[in-house]
Amino acid sequence: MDVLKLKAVSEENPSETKWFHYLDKHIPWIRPSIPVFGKSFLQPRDTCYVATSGLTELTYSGYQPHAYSWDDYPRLKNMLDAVYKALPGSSFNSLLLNRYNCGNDYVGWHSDDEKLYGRTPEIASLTFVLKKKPCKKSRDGSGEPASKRLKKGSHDADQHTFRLRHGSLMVMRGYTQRDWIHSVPKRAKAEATLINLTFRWVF
Ligand SMILES: O=C(O)CCC(=O)C(=O)O
Ligand SMILES: [Fe+2]
Repeated sequence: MDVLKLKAVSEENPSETKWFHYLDKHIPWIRPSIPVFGKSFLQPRDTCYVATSGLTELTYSGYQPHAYSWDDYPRLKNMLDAVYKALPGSSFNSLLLNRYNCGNDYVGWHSDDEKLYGRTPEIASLTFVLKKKPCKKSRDGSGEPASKRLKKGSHDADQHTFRLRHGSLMVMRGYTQRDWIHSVPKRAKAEATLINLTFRWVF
């Protein structure tokens, strides 16, 4: 597994809290319906997609998000610059944003192995976590069963857990998407909102 974890995009960066509020307030978050076996389910998190114009369109889980322009949200370019500073030599032309409200939101086990990302995608994941408002208590904070937490194509429950802290940057590289699956589980008793930005290169 080729995963790099950096503590923060920049140490003690006061802009991170401002960035959280900017993202929370100004990004046009939507919670799309995802078709599963002919039925439609509400995606268990808010999402938004930003991409350079002219790229291959992204489709995941049968859903094609509208691609907003970087120019619509100039502060996203500041965040991208902070990522470039932490990862010299990287290039990203698209950004998938996810917002997990309270403890019930999650992303299930998957890998980002869509063809448009190429064979060995580099994905930089920047996280902001802040207490926003009290949340309703979750009845089911259990997440998914351990049986699903498996390395792809293996019966070996080899699992690594990374805590996504406010301002932390995690990078998945090499064959991580081919060989591993990842998720953001439900967070029992979570009172914080988690906003995650994944910067990606689309070929
Ligand atoms: O929000 C995250 O940290 C990860 C989201 C994710 O894995 C995805 O959107 O592919
Ligand atoms: Fe992912």
